Amino acid sequence: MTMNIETKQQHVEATMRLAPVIPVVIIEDAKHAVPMARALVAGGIPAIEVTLRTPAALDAIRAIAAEVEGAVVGVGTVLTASDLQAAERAGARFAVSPGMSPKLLAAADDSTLPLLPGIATASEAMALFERGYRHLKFFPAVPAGGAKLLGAWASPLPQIRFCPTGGISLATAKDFLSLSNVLCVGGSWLTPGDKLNAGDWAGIEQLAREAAALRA
Ligand SMILES: O=C(O)C(=O)C[C@H](O)[C@H](O)COP(=O)(O)O
Repeated sequence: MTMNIETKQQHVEATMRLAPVIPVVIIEDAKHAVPMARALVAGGIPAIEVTLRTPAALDAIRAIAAEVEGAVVGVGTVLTASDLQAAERAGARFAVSPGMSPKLLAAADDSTLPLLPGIATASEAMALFERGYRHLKFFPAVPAGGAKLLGAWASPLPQIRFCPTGGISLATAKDFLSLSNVLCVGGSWLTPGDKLNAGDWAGIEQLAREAAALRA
């Protein structure tokens, strides 16, 4: 069953509005997934992007989708049509890609999984706007031009809302969140590898709490 782009974009918008930050997670051990997601949800961060950068990622998505009440689990680092299909079968509720390609966009058209595609130029944003996308990831946010570049798009591209990701920290998130065309930011700082490996779920909950408080 397919779903039209407007409906899928509404889902993306709702997900982006759940909290000021979407944590970008690299998970090495699927056993960490459930306690990590519970800590994030307890700290006020429900939407979680599990990147397909490790073999454990799909098992992690399956576990969070099945066991963590209040979590909205998504898939990140989606590069191909088969990534999208595998993540949808695993129970992902949204998908994020670092960029866009014709094949991936065609697969997204055929999928019910809402896609938040990445862009780094106004031309890419316009190409996706033509296809009905109104919510985009700005990647890699800091190296590509940061809040200054994104702010410069607010006037000529007023219909588009962004989730900047890449190089953002707790300290710099506010520079982006204060822009009129930003709904949330993405970042890996909430789930550092040392805390995951140590099982420091209280520490992750604290990082989530600080991130959730960014929207005053
Ligand atoms: O996996 C993806 O789909 C990506 O596009 C890359 C991530 O968004 C960045 O790796 C964020 O990581 P930090 O810069 O450490 O916050």
